[in-house]
Amino acid sequence: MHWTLVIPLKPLARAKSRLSDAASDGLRPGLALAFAQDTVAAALACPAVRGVAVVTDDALAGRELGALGARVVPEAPSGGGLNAALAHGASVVRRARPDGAVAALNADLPALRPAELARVLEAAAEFPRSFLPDAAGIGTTLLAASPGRELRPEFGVDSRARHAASGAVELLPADVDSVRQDVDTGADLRAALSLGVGPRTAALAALLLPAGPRPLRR
Ligand SMILES: Nc1nc2c(ncn2[C@@H]2O[C@H](COP(=O)(O)OP(=O)(O)OP(=O)(O)O)[C@@H](O)[C@H]2O)c(=O)[nH]1
Ligand SMILES: C=C(OP(=O)(O)O)C(=O)O
Repeated sequence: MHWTLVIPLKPLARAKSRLSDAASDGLRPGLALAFAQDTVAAALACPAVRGVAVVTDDALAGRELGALGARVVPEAPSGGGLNAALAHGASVVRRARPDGAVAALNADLPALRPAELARVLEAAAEFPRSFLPDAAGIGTTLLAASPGRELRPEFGVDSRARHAASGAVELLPADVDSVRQDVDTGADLRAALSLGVGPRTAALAALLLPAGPRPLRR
């Protein structure tokens, strides 16, 4: 099964506020963009991924992620926040391909590895709706809807429990740490660096963290 991913990204100037313990106001927009670039590049390199749609109104992010090969979808005129943006992105994707499989993926997965994403999507293909919990075990990094199923995103605080309560099946395939490691705090960034991040995040992290850069993702 081939998937179209929907990746939400709020305006960079407001992104990653919880990273203030590790990065100043001036650096966070660039880091948020680097996370999104490494996430999108890895997603597009996954053989199970047919395409990536990024839902954003941020002009710079739209240009940069479009240059990587993502389709850029503006926010719905009515706004409505993260879940509205995901539902809107999924409906735009389904308009082009009504019978396609769709999955929402966080934009803050700088360690994402294509082969690990492929394992998650292979597991997701077995169920109508399914999700992958984040590394902290509280949130969600991926929510998948097989052909003919609505995405029904419920991201946000405690989204693992809310996605489970909505009837989505929790996926826990082995060896998919890079798909679960979202980065909200400085501790998350260090965990991602130890998994090995993509090149844009590695370059910026080298400026930020006194311990210096870890090896790039292989
Ligand atoms: N398109 C779109 N994406 C959003 C919106 N709100 C949040 N996101 C994205 O959804 C993901 C999770 O969002 P949050 O946890 O709220 O924000 P964050 O920037 O990751 O981190 P914090 O500022 O620390 O909360 C990130 O990729 C955000 O950029 C929205 O209204 N529209
Ligand atoms: C929105 C979510 O992610 P974050 O950890 O970025 O808040 C979530 O887990 O549902």
